[in-house]
Amino acid sequence: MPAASIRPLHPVPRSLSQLCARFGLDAPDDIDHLEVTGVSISSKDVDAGDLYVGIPGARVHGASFADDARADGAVAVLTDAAGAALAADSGLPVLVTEDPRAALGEVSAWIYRTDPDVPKLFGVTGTNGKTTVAYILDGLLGQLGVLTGLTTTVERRIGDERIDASLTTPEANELHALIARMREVGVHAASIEVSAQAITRHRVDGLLFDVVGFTNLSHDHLDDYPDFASYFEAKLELFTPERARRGVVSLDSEWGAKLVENTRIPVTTITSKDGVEADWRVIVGGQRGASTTFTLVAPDGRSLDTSIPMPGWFSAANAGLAIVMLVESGYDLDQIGEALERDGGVDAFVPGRLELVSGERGPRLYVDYGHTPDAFEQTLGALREFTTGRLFMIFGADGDRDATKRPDMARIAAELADVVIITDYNPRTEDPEAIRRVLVDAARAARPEGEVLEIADARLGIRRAVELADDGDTILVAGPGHESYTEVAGEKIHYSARDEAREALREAGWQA
Ligand SMILES: CC(=O)N[C@H]1[C@@H](OP(=O)(O)OP(=O)(O)OC[C@H]2O[C@@H](n3ccc(=O)[nH]c3=O)[C@H](O)[C@@H]2O)O[C@H](CO)[C@@H](O)[C@@H]1O[C@H](C)C(=O)N[C@@H](C)C(=O)N[C@H](CCC(=O)O)C(=O)O
Ligand SMILES: Nc1ncnc2c1ncn2[C@@H]1O[C@H](COP(=O)(O)OP(=O)(O)OP(=O)(O)O)[C@@H](O)[C@H]1O
Repeated sequence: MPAASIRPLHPVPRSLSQLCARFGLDAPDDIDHLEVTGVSISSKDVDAGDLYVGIPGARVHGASFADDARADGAVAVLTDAAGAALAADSGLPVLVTEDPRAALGEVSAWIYRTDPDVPKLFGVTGTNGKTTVAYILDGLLGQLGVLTGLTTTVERRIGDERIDASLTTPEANELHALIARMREVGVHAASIEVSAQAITRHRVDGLLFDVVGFTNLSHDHLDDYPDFASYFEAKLELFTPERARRGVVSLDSEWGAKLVENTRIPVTTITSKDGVEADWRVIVGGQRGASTTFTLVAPDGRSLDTSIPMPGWFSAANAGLAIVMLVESGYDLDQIGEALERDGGVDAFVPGRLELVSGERGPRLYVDYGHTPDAFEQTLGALREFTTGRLFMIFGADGDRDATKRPDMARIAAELADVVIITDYNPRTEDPEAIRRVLVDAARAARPEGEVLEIADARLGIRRAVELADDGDTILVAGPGHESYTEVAGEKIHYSARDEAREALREAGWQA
């Protein structure tokens, strides 16, 4: 079985009674001889020597797995009063705190000793572009000769060691373990994708970011937050002195300016939009199928001409943000410019983000992770720039996630693509047909004369688009990105849009 998380290989033990003293917890009897070397919150990820933290979840109380944790070598349980009752017969010493999730970050930082300032931490937040900016940061740091660590929706990576990600931002215990491992191998800088949920759910507690970056804010996650203002407040929390030293804020969405007004840390601003005032400016140049050129202009007038191997104005905006984050952390702009010139531009590959899977001949086919109205609008706009023929869009909507964005996603697809193919995509526990109904109705209402096809099976949807498309046409498969599974009726089924697309192109006699 693949490892569930990356941990330090040589943790230095901490005394359990010192932990109690440090965090003001009542120490149970007979714990003086006990030492902890790690932290887990899942019965599926316990290592010998762990402090098992029993968290009350939406479905189950983690403390109800204290027996399993003990069997796997946990030395004690930290939980709340309800959890203490559940763990009472486990035979493990039980430490009680009011809110174990809120304590997890600081406790993990202490156990894994992640308080020293190594590696340098870069945090990226925003509705769209977090993963991309994190990969660009990682790529740029590599170009500067820095050993890096990376955690995104796609993967956790330290040098050659990698595991697939499940959550966008790991739970705090996992994140601190990852950073401790980074320190062991000499990682100098880590790029961390930070979701709003992660900030709200204490997953980045116990960390002090050197620089945090904000991409944009648009409609998403309104199943988790009552309104836009609270979604914004969650992101704003990352831009406080307790969590970050300084920030770089993109003013490309109106929420950037609000963030600048409300933050309590020093920030610098950047924009790629005409008519917006900012400290740094990205001037987007040529947008081609596989790359975008741009000029980054610094507040002191210096400038840097380079390119990013991804299409879309927003790829240039994302690259500009990443470069300024590096400058804010102390890297020299001229040194970055020299590395970019030497390498012919930014050297970064972002899996499943406008990833071109087609070859020289035939329609261009991109697989993307976009699943918000704004991402649809930006990606379709970007692809239109160089599409001489028709633009095809294949998409569905996530089940068990913000349903209020679905009509807007479908409307934008219908307005901006020539042919829309609506398929199933990750229905999870929802009825896939009901999701499709909303999308099809909204797409047809937006463009009654438009070509809107409903093909439940995404594999067939992709094949239909490839059959219909020709040289000069562009096909966008939006949603699945890098993912290798889809979830139907709560069950994970293997599905890779990238593999399907390549196969469909080959079957049609095109290159892939
Ligand atoms: C809403 C939310 O964030 N839920 C998270 C929460 O789940 P939960 O409260 O339902 O937990 P639970 O299943 O009741 O379990 C409670 C405790 O028992 C433990 N447990 C549970 C079962 C078991 O067999 N053994 C066991 O030990 C669990 O590890 C947990 O500690 O704690 C779980 C354990 O870490 C997370 O996996 C889960 O994320 C779910 C999967 C999720 O979908 N989260 C989404 C909303 C999310 O966080 N997304 C963001 C951003 C997305 C983006 O990029 O746009 C992200 O950062 O991923
Ligand atoms: N700066 C941007 N502005 C608007 N849309 C963008 C931007 N950058 C990327 N996108 C679009 O959003 C999609 C998702 O990009 P990415 O995965 O980098 O974002 P994310 O914030 O990590 O998303 P998620 O939170 O869902 O993981 C891209 O594939 C692209 O369609």
